[in-house]
Amino acid sequence: MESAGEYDYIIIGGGTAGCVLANRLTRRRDINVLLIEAGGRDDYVWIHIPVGYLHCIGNPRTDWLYKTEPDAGLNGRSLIYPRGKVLGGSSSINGMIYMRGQSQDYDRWAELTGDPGWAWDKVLPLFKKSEDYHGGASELHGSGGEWRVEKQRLSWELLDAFRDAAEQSGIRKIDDFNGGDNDGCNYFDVNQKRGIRWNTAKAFLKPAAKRPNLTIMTGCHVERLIIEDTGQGKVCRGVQFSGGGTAYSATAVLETVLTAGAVASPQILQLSGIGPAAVLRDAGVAVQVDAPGVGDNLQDHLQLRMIYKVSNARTLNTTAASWFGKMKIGMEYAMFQSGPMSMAPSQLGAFARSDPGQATPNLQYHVQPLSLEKFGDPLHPFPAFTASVCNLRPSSRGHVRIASADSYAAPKITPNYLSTEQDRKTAAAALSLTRKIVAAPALARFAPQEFKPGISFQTEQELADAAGQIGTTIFHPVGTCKMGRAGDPLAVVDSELRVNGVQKLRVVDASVMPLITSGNTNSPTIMIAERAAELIAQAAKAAP
Ligand SMILES: Cc1cc2nc3c(=O)[nH]c(=O)nc-3n(C[C@H](O)[C@H](O)[C@H](O)COP(=O)(O)OP(=O)(O)OC[C@H]3O[C@@H](n4cnc5c(N)ncnc54)[C@H](O)[C@@H]3O)c2cc1C
Repeated sequence: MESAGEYDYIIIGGGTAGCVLANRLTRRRDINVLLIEAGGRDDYVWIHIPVGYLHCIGNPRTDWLYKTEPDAGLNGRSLIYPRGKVLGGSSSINGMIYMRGQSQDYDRWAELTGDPGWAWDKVLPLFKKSEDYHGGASELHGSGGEWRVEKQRLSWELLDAFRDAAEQSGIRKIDDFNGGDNDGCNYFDVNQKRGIRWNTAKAFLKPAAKRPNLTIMTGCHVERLIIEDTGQGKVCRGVQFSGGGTAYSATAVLETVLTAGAVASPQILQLSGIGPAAVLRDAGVAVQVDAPGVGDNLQDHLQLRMIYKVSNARTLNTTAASWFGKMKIGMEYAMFQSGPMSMAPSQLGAFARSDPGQATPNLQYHVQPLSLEKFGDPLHPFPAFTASVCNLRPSSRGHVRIASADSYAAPKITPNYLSTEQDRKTAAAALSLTRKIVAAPALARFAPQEFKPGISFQTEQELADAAGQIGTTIFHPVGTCKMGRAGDPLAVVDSELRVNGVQKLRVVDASVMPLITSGNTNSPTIMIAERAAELIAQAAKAAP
């Protein structure tokens, strides 16, 4: 095995969190950092053109191509489960929606971890720190940071009408989803710069890449951590990985930080002998630390994609169907970086309640002026829109588990969607609320006809079954290395993101969220990396 050298810090995974952390840690010139990424550089053209999202999902150049286990809640269906495999990670293939969630999400994290540092008033400055908001700096927004937030560059008459229909159904129009209270309807803000995708590789890694104290190795797959039993506990000494046919090891003097995401971070811990003992033994991995929470607590937002055929409306289905339409779209993007190619797949958003008893909205809508059977399929040949609705705070829990000691074998991903009665009820209520909005007068001129799931589903039971038929991931897995208080047997990391039972090892990515946020998960992950960078710097200062 070849040595890749000795570093102060090793970061595993150059995704959303990894790029932020690499930037922040290398600001100190007296420490050196190795960042290891399994995918390549983000030099594929479809990463940068927003609509290219549709070419990046399911493409081995940019996606890990995971699949879920057949899921009983989805009538035995298995889903594609995209995760970015490229610098920028999932921020290179995601929907670009800038969303922080609700203030209560973070106050709850503070309660669950016993650490007030995770409360909304403490994390708000971290969101602002990296932000470059289109509206400039204010009490709620930051300006001049690396993370560019723009307004979208096109609107659709049909989506404007949906917004009016939502208002007629009791969902107010609001200007900003990101002040801690996202209750209402608006066009989403997006992470783009002048109509081009702004991923974390461009925002955070590129400015740091020239620093002499940062080494970036792409095309290198981390196989396992090097764990030493010192007699005074287990200590992580670094990593083993392979790239270009060579097997390497690298040593971390201060800390190793896992930023491989909610699927791969628990996978790498388990491959290294840190996980539920029975799972490790079944996979043929020697147990270093019996940590039952590793891979557990998987939470995700299940989107129910309701499709409506419409008349008298412009939708992407029809605009993009002809060669002339395609040419026009291409010209508009080439000349002005606007039009449908600059489009985040979901443009209009709304947050609402499945029942009035909810203290804050527990449903999120992503409304799209297009429809398709499933991701990877072509657009439908008829004009239609999709009103996708998801339960923001599901009670169903799944897990990620290795099935063998082979670090190149995908782990088994079992989301267990709709496995609680509460989630089935919420799903049924979400479909009913969508029907109410679509029946509001503002949409009448487009004569919407429900195509999916179809009006034959009427009772609560039928609607819950329909949710199982049309439900699919909205790509927000979190929680599989959750943080928690000392004494919580399922907490994988403490509130400072240090792995319980192993020194010099942290997890810093979407997997540490104890509860999923009430919104999209990318910018919350950036915030987690900002806080981690501060915690790591403090630990280094305090070290003897
Ligand atoms: C299709 C899609 C659409 C989405 N849309 C949105 C959206 O619009 N807005 C939003 O807020 N969120 C969205 N999300 C979710 C958001 O992008 C993720 O929550 C966020 O990127 C998670 O960041 P992370 O750092 O935890 O993981 P990732 O960004 O996935 O990074 C993990 C990195 O680790 C690398 N890695 C994994 N295993 C290894 C290994 N063994 N060795 C070396 N490297 C490894 C990966 O290649 C990857 O680069 C979407 C996600 C997807 C996939």
